[in-house]
Amino acid sequence: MAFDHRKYRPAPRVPAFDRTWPDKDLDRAPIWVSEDLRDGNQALLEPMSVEQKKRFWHQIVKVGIKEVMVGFPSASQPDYDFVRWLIEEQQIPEDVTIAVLVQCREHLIEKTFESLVGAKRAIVHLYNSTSTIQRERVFEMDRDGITDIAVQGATWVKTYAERYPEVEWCFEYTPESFSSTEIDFSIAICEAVMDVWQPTPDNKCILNLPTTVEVAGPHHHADQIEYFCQHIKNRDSVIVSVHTHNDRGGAVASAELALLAGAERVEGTLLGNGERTGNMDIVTLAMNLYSQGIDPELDLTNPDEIIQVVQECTGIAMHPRHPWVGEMVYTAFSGSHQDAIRKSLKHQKPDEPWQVAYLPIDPHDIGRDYQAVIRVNSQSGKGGMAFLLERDYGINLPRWMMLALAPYVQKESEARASELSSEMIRQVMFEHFSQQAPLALADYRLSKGQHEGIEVTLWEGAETLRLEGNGNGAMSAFTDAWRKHSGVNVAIVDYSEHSLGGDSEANAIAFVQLNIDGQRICAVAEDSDTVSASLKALLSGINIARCEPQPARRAIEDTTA
Ligand SMILES: CC(=O)SCCNC(=O)CCNC(=O)[C@H](O)C(C)(C)COP(=O)(O)OP(=O)(O)OC[C@H]1O[C@@H](n2cnc3c(N)ncnc32)[C@H](O)[C@@H]1OP(=O)(O)O
Ligand SMILES: CC(C)C(=O)C(=O)O
Repeated sequence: MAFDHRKYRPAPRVPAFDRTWPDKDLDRAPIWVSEDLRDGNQALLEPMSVEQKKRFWHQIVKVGIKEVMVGFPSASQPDYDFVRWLIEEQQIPEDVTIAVLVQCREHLIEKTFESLVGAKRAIVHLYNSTSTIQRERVFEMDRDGITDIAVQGATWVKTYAERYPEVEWCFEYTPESFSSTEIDFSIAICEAVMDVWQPTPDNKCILNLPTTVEVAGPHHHADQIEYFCQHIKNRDSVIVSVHTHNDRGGAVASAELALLAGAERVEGTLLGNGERTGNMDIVTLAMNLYSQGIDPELDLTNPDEIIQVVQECTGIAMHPRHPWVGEMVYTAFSGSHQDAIRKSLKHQKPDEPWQVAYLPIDPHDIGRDYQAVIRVNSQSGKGGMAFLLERDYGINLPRWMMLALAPYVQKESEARASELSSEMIRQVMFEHFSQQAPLALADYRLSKGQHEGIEVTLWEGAETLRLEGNGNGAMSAFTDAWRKHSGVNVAIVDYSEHSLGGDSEANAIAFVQLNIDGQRICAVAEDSDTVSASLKALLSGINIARCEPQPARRAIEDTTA
């Protein structure tokens, strides 16, 4: 069989040690580093043009990322030109530091430094591969040979940096493929590089520990990072950085646990573009922190702008369920979720901590609104449709009306095999619960006495009916008038009416639940005032009761057929 797990071996584990990360909690944002213009760019079918890089750069700066890997200037002309544009056109804000990547090869290092002439500050990021596979199969060298490459590269970096003393240099070293490297060798090779660079607490170097390929779980990465932090010499002269990839879908989790384990700096990309399954998504990790009450120190108030720039520059569309910012992540279709959201939102007060079921953050925080929160399809229940009617039309359905309407909404959605808008839901309600024929209200007059009296004029086809009745309100007076006229007793089981807006011009809506000859009937009507709406709702109920078969029942049979 081709599908054979025996082909694979687990990744190297760290030796037993006293790990502390499982007992820790995050309480601050890391140093964020954008890799969009390098790792993200090198993973594209068509790498970005200089113009696209410029656009992306502005977005990265706008979000507030303070360290930005801008490219591999010794590898390609557009990358070189872009770095020159940043420096010559003075595009780098005072508090932002650019970084560039280079291999341990002299001609590439020389060109890299040339590209940075005139910069105020820059990070030169040097790397070579260290894992067993890379050593044995790619470089065909032992540990010493691989260490020599790193030491030689570090020496060239130091030497070339000395030629440009006007630039404030920071050095970064990556034992590339760290995730698949034996931990003692990772530490040894990093210490060999430190011996060359001689970092101090005031002039630290960055040691970047990537899951170049994510080969194990995030807990394993956390162990690697904490073991490294506990054993690397001169820890206070080093900034420990991580750079996680998403091969197992755990890039964000790995970075998050690595922060617990002692890392201080995280390299990633906005929305996670990068080699293979991508780099760690900075937006997701930042929002993870935010939702735990930690300031991510990034401006994520307008993710739609980030999404637009990323899509335009990379040509890669975002999944609608992308964590935190996907188009559908604040939308609930399923009935019980909608019900819980609607109820929680009703309880939520503006000045208290956010406590809304199924919504881990307030969508308003990132420029989303509740428009999209609840959508109705065949998986939805009464809560969702009630939410939409209230939100879009100001209609407050009484609970019994919700129960009566919900099956029709569901049938309609099943019949259409699609989502229903609030307009459609309103239509379904009026279609099944409002019937203004054959009896229609022409006019009425109320008079006050010991009891309320009503004189009402109705049309029944071409015929005009004039009725009179008394009761303790307009509705009971009307049912009295109807009983006197038809001999049919209409009992009002429940009713509810309200205005549909704040001003005096607003229409009113009325719901009635009637018992007519033992039949329970719900009806609705809208009119210019509450009395007319209530009388029309009553007439609707009487019309529905007189219909054979009732339209509501007929509609169910139709859609089922
Ligand atoms: C995990 C990562 O993302 S690492 C970054 C990877 N990014 C990129 O590679 C994008 C930009 N790179 C490039 O455009 C090219 O690789 C260049 C221009 C830098 C170099 O191109 P080339 O000189 O043709 O070499 P190529 O990339 O094929 O590298 C292979 C050679 O470099 C050596 N090499 C590879 N990486 C390194 C390194 N980090 N340090 C020293 N030598 C290295 C290899 O051993 C090989 O040597 P050989 O020719 O003696 O067999
Ligand atoms: C060069 C390093 C940081 C890298 O991109 C990786 O290991 O994935």
